[in-house]
Amino acid sequence: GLGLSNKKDENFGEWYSEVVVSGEMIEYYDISGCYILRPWAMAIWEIMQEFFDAEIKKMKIKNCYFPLFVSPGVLQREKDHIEGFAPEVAWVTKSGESDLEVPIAIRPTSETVMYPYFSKWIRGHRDLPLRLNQWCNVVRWEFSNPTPFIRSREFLWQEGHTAFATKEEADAEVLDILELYRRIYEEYLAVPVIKGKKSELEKFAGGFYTTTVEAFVPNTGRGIQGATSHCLGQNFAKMFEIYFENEKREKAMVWQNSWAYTTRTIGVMVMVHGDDKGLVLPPKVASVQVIFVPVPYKDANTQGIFDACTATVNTLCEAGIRAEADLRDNYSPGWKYSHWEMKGVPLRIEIGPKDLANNQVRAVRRDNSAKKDIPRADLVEQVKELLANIQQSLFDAAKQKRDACIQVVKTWDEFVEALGQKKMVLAPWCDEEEVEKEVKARTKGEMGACKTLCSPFEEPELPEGTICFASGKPAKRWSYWGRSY
Ligand SMILES: O=C1CCCN[C@@H]1CCCn1cnc2ccccc2c1=O
Repeated sequence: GLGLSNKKDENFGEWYSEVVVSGEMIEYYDISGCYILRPWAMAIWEIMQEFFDAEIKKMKIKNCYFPLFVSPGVLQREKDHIEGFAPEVAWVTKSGESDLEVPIAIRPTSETVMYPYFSKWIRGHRDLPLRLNQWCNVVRWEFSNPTPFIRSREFLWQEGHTAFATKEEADAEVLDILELYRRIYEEYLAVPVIKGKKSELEKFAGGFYTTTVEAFVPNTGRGIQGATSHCLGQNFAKMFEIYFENEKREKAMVWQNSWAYTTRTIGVMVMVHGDDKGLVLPPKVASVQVIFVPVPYKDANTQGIFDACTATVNTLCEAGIRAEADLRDNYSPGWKYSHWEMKGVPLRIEIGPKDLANNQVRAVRRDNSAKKDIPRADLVEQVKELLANIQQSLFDAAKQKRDACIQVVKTWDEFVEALGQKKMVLAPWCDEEEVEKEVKARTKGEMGACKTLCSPFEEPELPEGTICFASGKPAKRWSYWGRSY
């Protein structure tokens, strides 16, 4: 097919919608906010899932599956935290022609589904820690502009729900999981993230505190919450009466966490790495890491070229590299080059008559188009090295670009100027919610309001006497601010 008709740096929104479709990740669906995840996207989800699932199993966390449907009584049990979310809850009201006696909610998240059973299953301290996870879909009937992967009415996620006897155990797990989320982004998707804590205003209202990995999209100058790991404190234990008899034989409430990452991760990766030729997939999450394209020439030994492609693909596959050959005879090599570039395959290998004669192949990187002739004898090692190099350079380039979008400010004027330049702003803050609300109100503009993204765990020195950029009061901590998704 033809190339993209939108350029990333000219109209980003249209570019994004086009590239996820042309790259065969997404097919639009006839219900707004719902998207078809095609195999090219599903394979990325599965690679991340394989990593994360293995890691949580090492932590003795067990997978389970709770029903999709939530009875209204249970959902309302948690009125304070869902009051803000209520409009997003989708309800089943009929079956066939007849109305249901009582409407049933579709899970937007599973706290209220699971915790009545946590209460039933947890009796004594020997029942703790209880650590469950489920891989499932959730539905949130959002109305703001739907975007493939980034904001959809149904999405895939994992949700972890754990209960401990002590706060210390819960605090530790929150950070263990957050580190896994950082690894998903930085080691698999090659996307740099900032670990931090959400403000009281931005945290999960039903919880105690929220930690997050924040990503950033330079093209739009918007931050995006990459994944969250909440400590729920004893809030839900109180609400759902989840008690246990501790070692002093006292009745105590459990300490709980909940944590999730979603298919939004794929959208962030596309936004960060994609270019005007299409998707750019980091090798670690590419279902096809190397695509072989035969370049037959007139009467030159076409069969020999095809056989060489097949043989080298097998050699690479045996070495654990995800390689395929595109031997279709109804497409030209040139068509195949742009097709696989559109799909973001990290490495293309061409074999033409000359390559065949010299017992070599020509490798072409997707990230920087660099070409390299490789003797077939060294293929496995050189391809492994190339893929590792592509992975690292994608991360390095994204980090450099993200760091260039961070502006440290001390005053309101500097803050507003940096926002106008689509930056993510690091500013000293008095940590007062009223001030945070005021900044939101004062920055409401066509680009959308600016909010706190997180207070970074790694923060610069805050010299004595530093004042808050917005209120002039004594600053208590640094915080990242920005427009966000
Ligand atoms: O993030 C997580 C991690 C996984 C488990 N759930 C927590 C918190 C979810 C917060 N939330 C988010 N949207 C909602 C939408 C409708 C009803 C309830 C909710 C809701 O509770």
